[in-house]
Amino acid sequence: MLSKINDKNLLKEKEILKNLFKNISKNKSTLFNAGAGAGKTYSLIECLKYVIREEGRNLENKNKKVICITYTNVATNEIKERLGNTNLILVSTIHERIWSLINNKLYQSKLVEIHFEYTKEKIKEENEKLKKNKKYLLYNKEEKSYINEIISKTNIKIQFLNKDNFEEELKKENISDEIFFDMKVTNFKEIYKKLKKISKLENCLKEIENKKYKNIEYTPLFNFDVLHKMKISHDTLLEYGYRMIKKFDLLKQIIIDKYPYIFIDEYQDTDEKVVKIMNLLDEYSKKINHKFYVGYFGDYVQNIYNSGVGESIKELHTDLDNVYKKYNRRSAKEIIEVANKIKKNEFPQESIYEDSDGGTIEFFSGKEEEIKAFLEKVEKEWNITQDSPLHCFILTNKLIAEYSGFQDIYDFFYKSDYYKKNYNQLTSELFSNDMTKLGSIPSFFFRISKFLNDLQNEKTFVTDIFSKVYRGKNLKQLRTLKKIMVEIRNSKKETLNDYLEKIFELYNRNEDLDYKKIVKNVFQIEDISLENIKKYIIQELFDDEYGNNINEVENFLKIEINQYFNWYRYLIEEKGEKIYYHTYHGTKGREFENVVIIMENSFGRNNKNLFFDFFKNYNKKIEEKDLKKHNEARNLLYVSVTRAIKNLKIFYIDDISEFSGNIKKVFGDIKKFQ
Ligand SMILES: Nc1ncnc2c1ncn2[C@@H]1O[C@H](COP(=O)(O)OP(=O)(O)OP(=O)(O)O)[C@@H](O)[C@H]1O
Repeated sequence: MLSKINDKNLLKEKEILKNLFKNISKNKSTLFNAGAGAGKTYSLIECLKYVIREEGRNLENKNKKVICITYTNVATNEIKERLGNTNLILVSTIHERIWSLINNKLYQSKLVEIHFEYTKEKIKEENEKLKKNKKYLLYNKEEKSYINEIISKTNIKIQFLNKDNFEEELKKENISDEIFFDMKVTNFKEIYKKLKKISKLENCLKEIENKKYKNIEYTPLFNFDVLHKMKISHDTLLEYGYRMIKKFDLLKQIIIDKYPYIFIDEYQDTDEKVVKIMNLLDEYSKKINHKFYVGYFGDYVQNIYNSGVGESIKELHTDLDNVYKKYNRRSAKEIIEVANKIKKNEFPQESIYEDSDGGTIEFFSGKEEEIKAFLEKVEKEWNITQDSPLHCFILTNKLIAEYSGFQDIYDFFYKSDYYKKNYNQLTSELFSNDMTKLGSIPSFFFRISKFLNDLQNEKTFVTDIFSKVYRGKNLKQLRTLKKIMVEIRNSKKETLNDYLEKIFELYNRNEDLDYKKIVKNVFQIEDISLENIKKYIIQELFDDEYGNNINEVENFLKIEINQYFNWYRYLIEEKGEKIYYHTYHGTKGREFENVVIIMENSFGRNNKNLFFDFFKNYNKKIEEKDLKKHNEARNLLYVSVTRAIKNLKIFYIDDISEFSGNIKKVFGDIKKFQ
């Protein structure tokens, strides 16, 4: 199966590649759209090789580079592996690249100008919000200005405020006025937070004017800006990048001159600001008659993140040449047929192979409590081994955590205020195999779990923990360090909390600088102590009072250590398992021989009936207002089904009676699991 390519198809495939090459040589920016498994990543690498072949020497002589933007680690690694060592191609994520484009000596002061404008806009926005705040409206004009003034001068730690210590804490700050005592503590906190924010932002503007603040810092590990401290995170970085490039023609010129070729993989999930930036560069290059090329590679049906441009790319970057490929190089015919039915004949795919049949696809209807038994049966039927593992896709994070053995860790994050509000972020921030996408507290615990996991393992222990401090050290120093590490390892604690106590006990007892350096590197917080870790968690994950949430945080730290190890192994996808569990989103860009997809009506609490509605309306014309949700279900379904090379089973764990006719149309017979 999948070994004999049809000659005619091969010729046509070569033709498509030639078209892509032709556009590169003519500097004609291109949109290469093709279905799953068509070989887009493969073609992108061929295009990069083409540039190296045809233009490499020339570019090198003039110290120019090619930019290649990828979305996942999988693609980055594949590109680096297949291209080998070359300094000519800069492979990175879009954020890294945009930052390097705008963060140079020449433009730091301009970046601060942009920050100044943006911060002013934020202050205006915050003031507007405050004007509409019901609690704030309770006060008259004089009272408001008084509140404003007092609050901007105080520095109360509001997370520790509650109704019992309210008056006392205010008095400590020299606030002895009735207005404040009359306020409910929760109202006070809300207004305080908002006013404090505005006051900090205003202060930041002053410091910029006084030339005290001169630099913007990009903090990729955090998901939020700290504008008043001149720190920006992902989204704002793209916004600043767009504003800078729009405003300064010289910057456009420098970029197109230094980087005449830009390739973007998985364009569909790229932020629209990025496409707008590329469009600005492309238009400008035409205006000044300068050679420049952007190539977008992707598939709008695989747009699975709301932040991605998807189909609207054509409106954002108008003058693109479209190249399309209909062949599939990945999957058996049976899988391709189902995938075509899911995307419904919008450019249906066909296999490039003559011997493409021999795959299996089956649909089962069952119940959640039967998942385990179902997987056991599939394991036997497909002769699953560590070398030929089963990949099981699951929609709910809860089930993934349960099957992978870290349910209590998941539960804690799920119930935290931050993830209650930002539920959609939980999937990438707690489950992502790409560590750069982890949230701030998850990545904090990832580092601790990695440290303890490495410590258990002789091999990684030496390479990962020791190698950083090995160089230039004498044996005596190393022996002391090793003794401390072995003491932690041999203490064999049951919970993370116990390990933390041990680590800190040694930290405070020992003068060993290397050990301190390692611990600081793992924890990366000021004043390392158990108490400060708790405060850090509360500050990042909970809105309210310290006292209210301390129990949850303490219980979280007391979860048995094995759950932390299980979570860590899940994230790094440690080899040697027979079954791997993935979120649907996490499978993007990948391919597996054996796939089971556990499917159900809803996707988390924000996407009720996502698949129920999709299948129920599968054959109907979708109304404009429902199109976004319908396409979201379609795209997610399409991405997951098309990961399978040969064997695929769907296990649907909700009642399908209302749409079983449509299921049959897509997947064929419905089998009952028993
Ligand atoms: N010209 C080619 N010669 C040999 N193998 C190829 C070629 N093109 C693609 N392949 C192989 O086909 C498979 C699918 O290719 P690739 O992963 O590039 O597809 P894709 O279009 O990026 O898929 P997706 O959109 O699903 O991520 C891979 O195993 C790849 O190595």
